[in-house]
Amino acid sequence: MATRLSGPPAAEALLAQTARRAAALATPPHLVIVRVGEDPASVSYVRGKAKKAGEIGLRGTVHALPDTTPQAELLALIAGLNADPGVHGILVQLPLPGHIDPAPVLEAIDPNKDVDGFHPVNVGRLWTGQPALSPCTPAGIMALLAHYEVQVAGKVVVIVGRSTLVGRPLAALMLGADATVTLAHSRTRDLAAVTRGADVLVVAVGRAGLITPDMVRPGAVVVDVGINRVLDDAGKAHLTGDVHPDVSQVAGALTPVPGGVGPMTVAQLMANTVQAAERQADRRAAPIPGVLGEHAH
Ligand SMILES: Nc1nc(=O)c2c([nH]1)NC[C@@H]1CN(c3ccc(C(=O)N[C@@H](CCC(=O)O)C(=O)O)cc3)C=[N+]21
Repeated sequence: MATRLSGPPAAEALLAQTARRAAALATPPHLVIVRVGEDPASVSYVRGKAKKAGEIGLRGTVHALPDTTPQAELLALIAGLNADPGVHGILVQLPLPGHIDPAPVLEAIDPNKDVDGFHPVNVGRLWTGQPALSPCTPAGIMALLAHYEVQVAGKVVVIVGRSTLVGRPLAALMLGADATVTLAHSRTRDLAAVTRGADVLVVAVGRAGLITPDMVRPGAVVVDVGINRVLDDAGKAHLTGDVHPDVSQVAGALTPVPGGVGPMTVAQLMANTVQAAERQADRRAAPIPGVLGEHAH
């Protein structure tokens, strides 16, 4: 049976360290979460994030807007949050309603307050190895592996799923940690042959049971990022990952769903908020005019 790489103990360790950093700042880091509409999963995630912020000594504020909010109104709210020195981190919960184009919204966020790491400036910094706010799920995966002392340097890491939220930024972080990285996806020829080459296999597709035991090298470390709501035989809804349960017979270590990557995502958001607040405090103490990282306005 595979070792269970449980999220909550690793998340607690990251949260404790983050709380200590927050306490060292003159003012509590302030995270503002913007939610548009009433998607039930988003309502629940946003509530969880704001609650966690309060628990570790951060300020968490939620702006809940109606799902009819015009894009221009959302952009105006973001402009105000960018200009407010009392706000250190801004997160616009995804997905947005269909009438709002996410790209200009994410580009409107001050990169220094972009705790999701989705702004193109942070994406570019990440891929060029400069200090950046990195997306929470990929950064949380790196923290989870570090917590359980899983080395990635020199290893073959196969990531299934090329999303801008998980697969691509995780590839950048893994490269930065000296892994040999393969990004596989729905068009990959003979996916099983590719995944069987992995020392560390990360799956972020959103399809329950996609990864079966025959696709995993015995002893491999498997990270399951999928969160799928499925009905069991009794008709009861529950969460399951992208990795078939039988993979635990083959893998050396495996992250559960729920209770694996999810809690790390939330903990990493808190760490990113503190990182943003620290950098903003430093810059106010010693501003470097004209350097990217100064306020753009
Ligand atoms: N701007 C933005 N940034 C995000 O980081 C973002 C987002 N939008 N939209 C949605 C996805 C999804 N996401 C999760 C966070 C925590 C859990 C989590 O804590 N999951 C628990 C279970 C949660 C449950 O029971 O539903 C677990 O896996 O154990 C899951 C998913 C962040 N996302």
